[in-house]
Amino acid sequence: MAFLQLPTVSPIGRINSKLLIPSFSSLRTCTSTAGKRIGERPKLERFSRSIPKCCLAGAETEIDEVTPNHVAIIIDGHRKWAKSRGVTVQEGHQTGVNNWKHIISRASQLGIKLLTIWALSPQNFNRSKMEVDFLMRIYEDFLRSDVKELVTSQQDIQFSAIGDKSRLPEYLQDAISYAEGLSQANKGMHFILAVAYGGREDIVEAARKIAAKVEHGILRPDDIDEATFEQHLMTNITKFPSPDLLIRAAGEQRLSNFFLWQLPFTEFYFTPKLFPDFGEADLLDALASYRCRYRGFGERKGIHE
Ligand SMILES: CC(C)=CCC/C(C)=C/CC/C(C)=C/COP(=O)(O)OP(=O)(O)O
Repeated sequence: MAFLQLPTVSPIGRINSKLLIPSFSSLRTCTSTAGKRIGERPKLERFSRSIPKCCLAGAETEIDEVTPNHVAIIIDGHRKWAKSRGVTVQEGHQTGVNNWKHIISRASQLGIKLLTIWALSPQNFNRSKMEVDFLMRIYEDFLRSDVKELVTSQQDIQFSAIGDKSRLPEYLQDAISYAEGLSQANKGMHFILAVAYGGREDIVEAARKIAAKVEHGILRPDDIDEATFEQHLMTNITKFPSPDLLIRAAGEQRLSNFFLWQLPFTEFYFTPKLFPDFGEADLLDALASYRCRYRGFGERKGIHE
């Protein structure tokens, strides 16, 4: 297999005289057995259980350079999980939510800067009221216990929620404000809960806000460009609005009205794992897969920029 040899500079000034990446023609299969890991790299070790061999070949780079800034997760498969175990759907949802804390904490330890979990779409309000109400209650519990613990821990995690909060019951809105307030001064990884969030709704709302500014003479139509539009989306609360990596659980390979503007160059990772079974090891698998991707951004700029 051929390799491209590129001079690299570590953004944090550590190792890296050279970074060897598989040449474009070899990227599809990731099956090369060429090369070995060089030296002791404890950070790389954490990923070694599932890194395709081509990614290990000659990879003289710190893991930080290939850690996505923003990871987004579409949780799915709670019903299937419950059915396969002969337990209630509620138990499926609860088991899924119980996993969030561990995933968030691990993501923070791994150097991810922003983690978004999509917990409810506007369309989901058309599901059974009993199930929706149950979700609202367990999300409230999650915010008042797990998120409280995360944002007051040494990990210093920031918390925000995005979505149409007016559609949420007051007790959940209060719990969101409570958790956001607690984390206000934090500087660690940002955890965003997307709840009652829809991609199309986000875009429509942004267009409405921009139209209002035009109406009031604050903006001229000619001033509207991609940056202006992005500033009016709900993801404007972060400097990493576009996920580098999107994970969807439970085998479905669609967006279901999640981030629509934000994903043009995002890497997708679909896993058959049902979300209640999704844990830290699955997050590592997704990151290992990401590490192997060639990100061209339509310009073939390079990897993982
Ligand atoms: C009862 C109830 C409110 C369940 C919510 C399920 C849940 C936890 C959704 C969170 C993430 C989400 C919107 C996934 C998309 O699947 P989708 O099932 O919304 O979309 P799809 O039909 O395209 O798979």
